[in-house]
Amino acid sequence: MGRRAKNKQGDPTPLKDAQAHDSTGRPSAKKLGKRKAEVQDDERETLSKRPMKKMKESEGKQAPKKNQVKDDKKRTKKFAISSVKTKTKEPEDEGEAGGSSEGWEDVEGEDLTSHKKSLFHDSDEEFAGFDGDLNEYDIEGAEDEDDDMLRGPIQELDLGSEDEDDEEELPAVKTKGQKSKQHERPSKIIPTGSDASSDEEDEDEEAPVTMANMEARSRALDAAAVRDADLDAEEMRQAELAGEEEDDFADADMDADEEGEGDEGAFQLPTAEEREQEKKTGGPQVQVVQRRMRECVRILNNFRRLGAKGRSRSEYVSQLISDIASYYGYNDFLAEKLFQLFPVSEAIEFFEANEVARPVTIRTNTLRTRRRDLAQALINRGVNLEPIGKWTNVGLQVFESSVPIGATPEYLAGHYMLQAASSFLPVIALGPQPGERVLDMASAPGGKTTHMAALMQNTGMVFANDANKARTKSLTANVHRLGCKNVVVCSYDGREFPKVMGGFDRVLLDAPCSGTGVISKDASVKTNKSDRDFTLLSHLQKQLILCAIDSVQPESKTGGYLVYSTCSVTVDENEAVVDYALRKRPNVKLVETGLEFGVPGFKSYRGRNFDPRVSMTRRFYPHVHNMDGFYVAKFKVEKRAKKTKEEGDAMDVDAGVEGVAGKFAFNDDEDRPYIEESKRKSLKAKGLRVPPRTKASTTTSPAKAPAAA
Ligand SMILES: C[S@@+](CC[C@H](N)C(=O)[O-])C[C@H]1O[C@@H](n2cnc3c(N)ncnc32)[C@H](O)[C@@H]1O
Repeated sequence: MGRRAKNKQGDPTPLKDAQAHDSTGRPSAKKLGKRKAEVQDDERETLSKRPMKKMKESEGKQAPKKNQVKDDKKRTKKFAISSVKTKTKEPEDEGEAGGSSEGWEDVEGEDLTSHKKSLFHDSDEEFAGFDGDLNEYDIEGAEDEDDDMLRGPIQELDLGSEDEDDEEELPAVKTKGQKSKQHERPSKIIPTGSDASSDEEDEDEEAPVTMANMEARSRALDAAAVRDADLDAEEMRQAELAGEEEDDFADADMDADEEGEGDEGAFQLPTAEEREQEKKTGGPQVQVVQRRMRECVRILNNFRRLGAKGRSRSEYVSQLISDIASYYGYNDFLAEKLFQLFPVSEAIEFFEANEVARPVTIRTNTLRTRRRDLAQALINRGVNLEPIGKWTNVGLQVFESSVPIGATPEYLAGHYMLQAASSFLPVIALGPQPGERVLDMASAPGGKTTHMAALMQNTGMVFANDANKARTKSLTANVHRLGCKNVVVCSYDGREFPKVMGGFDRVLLDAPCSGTGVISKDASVKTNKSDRDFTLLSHLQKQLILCAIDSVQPESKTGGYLVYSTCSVTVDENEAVVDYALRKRPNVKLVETGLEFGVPGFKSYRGRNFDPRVSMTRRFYPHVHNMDGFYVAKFKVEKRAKKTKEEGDAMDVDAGVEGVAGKFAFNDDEDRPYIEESKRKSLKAKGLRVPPRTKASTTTSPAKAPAAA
């Protein structure tokens, strides 16, 4: 049985598009105004065609789910809304957690092995023993408590069972299936080539991708992406000229259209009593919910004009959130939390995007092969793939495969890692250099560790830490499979750094998080997250980020950077954590991530104002970038100013840090004899001639040298 990717990743929004967002990080009203009608069309089309997603439990029916890939390329690029595909899980993203098969559909309909587990269960479970009365929204109060927590002992963590972990990290093993069909390839993802619209280009698109034509097609797609961008800019300009008035007329037209629709009659928002009654009877038919969502979106987009007399905006919002929760299967709390991140229409796009699997992507392991050689080898095996886009020179998107992509000889030989495109981003932002000492503070199963090892060309040292010992097994396995020789695996609570070891040139903190960016991979997030989870997660993230900052060597000649990332879209886990770090550590500043796309972080959110530099951080969304929801912030750590004794003492307790980095910092001279001795041992073990000891190694033999960290 063959497997075919269900969708293609859309072009990442270039920064200039992202800047169409206003100062709060939201898309500007103008842009949305333009998009609104399209989105509503899409919504209307989707919602009306869409089979039931969530049936009333009381009826016990199974909703039929069908993938609708839209042909309209323009629309696909601009947040196509398609309905759910029945999901069969298997590992997909080793970078995050072993992954799932949700980028795939069965070509011949054979059932597949499922490996279903939340990427973040381990990190979520760990909070079971974590008690406190924190109120994230009372930031000042929370801060004090954060400090208390930082002074406290390292918490005992329950990070999940080994069995579960093993299952999670297993590469996908599939049954063999039908040959890949180039012409069945779904529409394009990141700019690589085939969005061109001329007949000639369309014809070319039909042709199989070969090594010979890959580059040419890639160029053609880049050109098409530029054309699309121009088109978008022109559309936006036109929209601006047309202004709000036109929108109002469009809405009025739609009103007329819709009010004439069928025999349903004019829409009336249920009263509080009617909603109560509905709840008692198990909720309305899915068609009723669909229509109500459509109507609420339409009215909220032009409330002044369309809102019913005597009914408030918040009544419509409350009805819409409740319907979103029931329609997409979220708990009310999370539906509201996610809804609040976006303007109304965009929120629907976000929820829709969470119903569609993200593209399947792999990262070439440049320690073992080159991307073109890997592509050729996989093409020869019947894998249909293309480079992801020009922002990465190691990524490939797999559209279709007649072989299990997690069990090819190339996979087993470590030529690639199954890894979500979003997972490349923090490593690109961190930019580890050959010869550096790098800490990956929460690293299992090692997608980012192995990426860093490759960028460092197997030189220097990557300390790959993860608090969950069971997860370090898969980390170690990946490190070996990919031939990373500069990686040391360890298992500490990240909050023990830099006591364990400090003085790193660069640190990556890919923090444990709620996983609200990867709901399409792990639908359990929809129902298993509560307010308390977010409070506790945010708290842990704040503790970890301070320890990560303090583990960086500010005087590093080549680095001195920290990247903080999560695969979550909530503000509590992202901007709030970064803002906290900026306030607690005056010696750090935010710097540009260097990523070409992504939406700026929120400078303010629901009455909370963050450091304005937080807009230098980047958000990535499934409905905008066709990637997992992700967040990346990059800091430069500078030397701390001299402190008074009291300040110094406070800092020492704060994170158990000050002075520790210096005390345990690396010292090249000190390390040299150890390195030489280890090289001698390795040569001896291989039966090769061992060179005589140098002066440096004899004068300070490892046995005599003071222990480094
Ligand atoms: C998002 S995942 C990391 C994914 C990894 N960076 C990769 O690319 O493969 C978060 C990890 O944090 C680990 N973790 C949770 N709490 C931790 C803590 N206090 N210290 C260190 N690691 C922790 C979890 O076990 C989990 O493996």
